[in-house]
Amino acid sequence: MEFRYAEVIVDLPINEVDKPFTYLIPDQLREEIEIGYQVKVPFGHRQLSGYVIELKEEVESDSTKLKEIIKLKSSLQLFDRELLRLAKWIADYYQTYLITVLKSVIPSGDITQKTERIVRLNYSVPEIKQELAKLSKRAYKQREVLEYLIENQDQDLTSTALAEKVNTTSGTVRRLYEKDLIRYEEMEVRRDPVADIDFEPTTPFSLTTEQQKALNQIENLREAPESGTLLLKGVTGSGKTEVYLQAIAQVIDDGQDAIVLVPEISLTPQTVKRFKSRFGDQIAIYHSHLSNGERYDEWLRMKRGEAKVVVGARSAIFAPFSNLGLIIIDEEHETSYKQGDHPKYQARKVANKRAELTGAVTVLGTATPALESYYQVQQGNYQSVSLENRIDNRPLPPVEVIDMREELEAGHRSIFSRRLTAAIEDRLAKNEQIILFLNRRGFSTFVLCRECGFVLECPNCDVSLTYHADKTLLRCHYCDYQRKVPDICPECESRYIKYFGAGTQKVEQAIIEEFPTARVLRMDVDTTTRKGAHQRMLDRFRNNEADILLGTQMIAKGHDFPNITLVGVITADTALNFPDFRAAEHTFQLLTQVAGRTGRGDIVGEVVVQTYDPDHYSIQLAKEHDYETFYQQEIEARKELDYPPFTHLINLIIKHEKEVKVSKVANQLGGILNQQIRDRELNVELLGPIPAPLAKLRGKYRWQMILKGRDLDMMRKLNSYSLEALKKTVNLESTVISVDVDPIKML
Ligand SMILES: Nc1ncnc2c1ncn2[C@@H]1O[C@H](COP(=O)(O)OP(=O)(O)OP(=O)(O)O)[C@@H](O)[C@H]1O
Ligand SMILES: [Zn+2]
Ligand SMILES: [Zn+2]
Repeated sequence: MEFRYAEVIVDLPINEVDKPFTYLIPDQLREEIEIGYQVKVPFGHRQLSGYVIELKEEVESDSTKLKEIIKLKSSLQLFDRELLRLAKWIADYYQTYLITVLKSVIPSGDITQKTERIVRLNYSVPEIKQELAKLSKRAYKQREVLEYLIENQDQDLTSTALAEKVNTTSGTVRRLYEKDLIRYEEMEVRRDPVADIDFEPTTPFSLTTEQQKALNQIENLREAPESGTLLLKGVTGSGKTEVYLQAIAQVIDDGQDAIVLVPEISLTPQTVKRFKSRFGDQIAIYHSHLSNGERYDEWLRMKRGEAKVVVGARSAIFAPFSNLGLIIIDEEHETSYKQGDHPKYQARKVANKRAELTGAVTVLGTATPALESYYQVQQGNYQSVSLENRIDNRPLPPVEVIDMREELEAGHRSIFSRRLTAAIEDRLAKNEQIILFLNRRGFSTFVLCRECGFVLECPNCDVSLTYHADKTLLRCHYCDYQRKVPDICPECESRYIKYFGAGTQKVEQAIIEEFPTARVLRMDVDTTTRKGAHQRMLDRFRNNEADILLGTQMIAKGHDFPNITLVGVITADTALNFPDFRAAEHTFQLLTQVAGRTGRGDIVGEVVVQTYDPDHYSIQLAKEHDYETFYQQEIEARKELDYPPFTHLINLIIKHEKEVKVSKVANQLGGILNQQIRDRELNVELLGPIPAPLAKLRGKYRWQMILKGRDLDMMRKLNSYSLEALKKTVNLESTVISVDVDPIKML
């Protein structure tokens, strides 16, 4: 059997080329070429890079017109048939280009292996020893180098490294080369993302009854012939990670591979350590903060079967394993599992699909299941198991809710309520640690004129600029536009222009003023942009170099500090005021996660939540640690309003520099969709078109519309059909229409 033709997806994400093109395989490549190889092909007048997705013996069309593949860009299979099937499913489900998906599946950046020149002895040891005797007395450094090489033949050293070992220069090594006593050898080197961390091997804990039950259930699912999903619902600190570790051990024993997804911000050295300490080099690490080289080398270790388990962020779901047994998604409720850029896939959903294709088992771990996931349990589609108790039966911390309106009424204007102030002072006196949590980075720090109400906004985006006290600058968090804080109001020239709201910097300032002895660490995007800064801060806090850790989302999860006995939530409301039907769910999850940071040591912890909306059920039920009731209330509300999980949404965003163009295209598309829905009596609702809540972003105006319905398949067809029809009625020019299936953010 000989394959003479290859179907290639070219690297050009536009509608017209979103299908495979057939090319002739030149004779000299026929032996080698496979699915998943990257090739260079002629395309019109250009040459493009592309990926082989099928090989054929024959073609139906006139093969004399076909062009030849120019060359292979890599002699390496970047994806196999199974990953290709998964990629096709994603392109289909999320209505995006296959090429865009494939580029997420394969390692990004250059596919180059790093090599180094290693020094080797050029003759056998006895021969070298004879040569040693002939060396002049003055060449004692050369002698030392040779002796070192004889003793340490198992070390792979570059000439610089070797010279360092015997305290000489590489000139000495070069002279040995000139004398033909050594030679150089090119050797692959591995760029190890965690080379600088020491791992003490750990042994498995003997499991608690609850943990054992969870592990057994994973095993039962693995033994079943079909793939399946288990929701592992465990309160914070209940030992979920230990269950993952022991399940993985069994997977490795069975000669299979495992994928562990954790939210990007939980990918700290502590997390990595827990896995590496148990399984050593069998663990690969994979996330976007690695260098291209590190990522590629880790990918290669998986591909070659040297690593059996990957611990990584969202994109690790595409790990190039060929014998997948288990997928674990920790903190499965985290919204960061949904990718913000195209392809806008939800890793949880992709995991289920990949498990289905391979027969693997998916474990979703969390203290606060995503409503969608718990709904699947209720529907009987997922199994579930609970860890109700913390390890050593440590109690969950009591949560006190403070009504900030009462504070104001009592004439108390500090950021910290009287209750929280007293609690902070108490911990400082006892030398115990405190976490203060703020909902969103600088979310409400904007500059407002008290005279005329003018708010300084970004000229490119429809958002207010954020104040950064340490730089006296105002910045846009979307496009990074910057300007100085004005002295007078640009609108009415009043001098009463001031910044408002409580960003992390302002809270830090207040801490310094009200608790002058406290040592504070402020952790937000501004203080952690430099590589490793995030980790250094956590280390300092762990080493008791600070009393208070102040921060945003990034301190909410995954950190295990035994000495924290107080968690203060400065304002719980910011998430509730967000225009999103998941606002209550996110608030509940966030409060539960933050509360889970305390009381993990021997001392009981306490949580103080400040809010202007104390009776809200998400706050009240988080206080009671009552997920079940929260779920019941929230699912009722979703049902009432016909929101997911009862329906699917497709969010369509139309973007262009000119506002008239955007509104015109949006209204046209809306018209076509409505016409279709009416004519074909489709059971789907169209919301909009309207200007998006974020009406301008990076210089582009934005309109949006949302399709809402139960039958996603029908909705996708309706959408594709309407987009095609739109192109026939109006010249889109450079209008961008972005499709988001099952959206998380709807701004
Ligand atoms: N069976 C066990 N016996 C003793 N200690 C255990 C056991 N299982 C876990 N631990 C320890 O208990 C602590 C909490 O466990 P772990 O971090 O796994 O909980 P978790 O549920 O993953 O927590 P979270 O989701 O809040 O981060 C850890 O320090 C862990 O080493
Ligand atoms: Zn901007
Ligand atoms: Zn003004």
